[in-house]
Amino acid sequence: MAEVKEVKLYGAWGSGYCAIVHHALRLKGVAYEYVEEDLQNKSEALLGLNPVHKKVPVLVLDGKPVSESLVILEFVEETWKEPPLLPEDPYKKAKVRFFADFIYQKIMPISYAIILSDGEAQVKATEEFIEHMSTLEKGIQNDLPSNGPFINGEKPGLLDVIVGACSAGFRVLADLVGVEVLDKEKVPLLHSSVASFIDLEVIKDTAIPYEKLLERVHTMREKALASTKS
Ligand SMILES: N[C@@H](CCC(=O)N[C@@H](CS)C(=O)NCC(=O)O)C(=O)O
Repeated sequence: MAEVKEVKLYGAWGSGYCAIVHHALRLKGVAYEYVEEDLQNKSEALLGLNPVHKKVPVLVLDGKPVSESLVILEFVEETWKEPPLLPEDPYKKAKVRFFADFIYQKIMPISYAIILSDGEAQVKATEEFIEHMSTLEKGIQNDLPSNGPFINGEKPGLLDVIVGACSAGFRVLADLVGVEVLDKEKVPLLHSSVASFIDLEVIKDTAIPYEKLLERVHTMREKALASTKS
């Protein structure tokens, strides 16, 4: 691909998927313009750039869009090589992709279930979430051994970018259910990855603000619960 001149990211501040892309671009030192979308009133530009899913994030390279955060991450990794976010070894690379997919398929959807439910259903969803976090920790420890502080080793890699972007989300979930979902004792490597990631100066102003997210989640939750009761 020819050298990219203009990079634009269409996103929304509370979206973990968008934070993932922000953080990857920041780590690679890519200069880009950010466009905040109102997801209740999507712009014509966004609908034109992502006509299939009509979702953020969308990364636009000299007018050409790439959608879906994991696809965008792979694109960013191949376009801007340094610092690498994926290991060189093909087997390890496959494992990183496997665990990234596990987070997307198993962990992320349950966080919405926790937020939007109550009582017994919420307890069950929380237990499932914690079990998946533990499975993830064990799998990573086994297949991608690291001395930390990141899953990727001394420097953050793709899995650190993904769990790091969920930092505020983990705190909000813990607040909602009164259970630490990122327990230092139970998931030490995930805990260390997130704690080290949010300490990186380069991602500080693109991290999701916890207080604002907490407020947003309470509003979403109240609406969802009111509609199931009415
Ligand atoms: N699989 C997509 C998910 C993106 C996604 O769900 N984006 C949400 C914001 S967190 C969105 O744009 N929602 C608007 C809508 O569903 O209409 C990805 O990984 O990029």
